[in-house]
Amino acid sequence: MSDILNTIIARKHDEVTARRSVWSMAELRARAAAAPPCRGFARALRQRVDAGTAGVIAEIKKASPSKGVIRADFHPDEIARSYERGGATCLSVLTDIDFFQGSDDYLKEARAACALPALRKDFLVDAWQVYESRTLGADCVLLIVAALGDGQLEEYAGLAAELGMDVLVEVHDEHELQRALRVPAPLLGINNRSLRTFEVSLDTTLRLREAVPGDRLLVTESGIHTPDDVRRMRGNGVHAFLVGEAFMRAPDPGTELARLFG
Ligand SMILES: O=P(O)(O)OC[C@@H](O)[C@@H](O)c1c[nH]c2ccccc12
Repeated sequence: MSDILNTIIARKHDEVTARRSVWSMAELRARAAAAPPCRGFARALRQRVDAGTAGVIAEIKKASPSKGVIRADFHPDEIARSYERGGATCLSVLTDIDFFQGSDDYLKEARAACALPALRKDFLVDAWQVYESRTLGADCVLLIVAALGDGQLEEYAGLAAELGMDVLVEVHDEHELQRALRVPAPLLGINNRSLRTFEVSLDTTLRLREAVPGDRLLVTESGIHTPDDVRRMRGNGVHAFLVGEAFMRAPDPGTELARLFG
């Protein structure tokens, strides 16, 4: 298999192996316990939804495998403050180095610059990374169903909960959705971008949403660019949005957020 997700996961295993040798599990646990308290990621989204407005998870992403460098002038702290001013509910910060030019420091800087809860956007393939995410201050971690077995999904979701974090469980198709629904977590993400072909279609969300139970908070991910996209998703019962590129290409990301969702 040669698609991008498999390439990333193979590389991620090597990265984690290297990182694990730096701290023992005991040290990592102690650092996780000493991290700043969680800010309530799912709670913030739920409040927006209950108030009748869209939740917006605003992404801080310098580059991606499909688009190359998206934002050259990249200052995570400034972007985070701009997002907060623009009305974001939460942040999503890419920490993957090799494929997204992200950094653990970007997550720390962005979160420290504002009061918003933050998602660590990375590829979790090892329980070690769940603890590590909390040491970085993450309030939520991403679980990509396509990258994980059922046992891993359950284990990482349980660990995240123990540490006080939420999980965003991400799916691309019907089969993954059925697997995701076995995880008792409130946040369900439907990614409109295939991690295998990079193709983006908002129809993915519209096709799968019927099968999402009413008690889940439905997050549409990727490919949202216009107020029309937002209206179309809202009209179909979508609760929240994960948006990166459209904001990252704008001179002031938060102003663009307010324009799309205002
Ligand atoms: O930049 P976009 O098209 O607005 O997409 C944001 C986000 O959905 C995308 O970055 C993403 C969704 N799931 C992921 C998993 C890994 C890396 C990146 C992603």
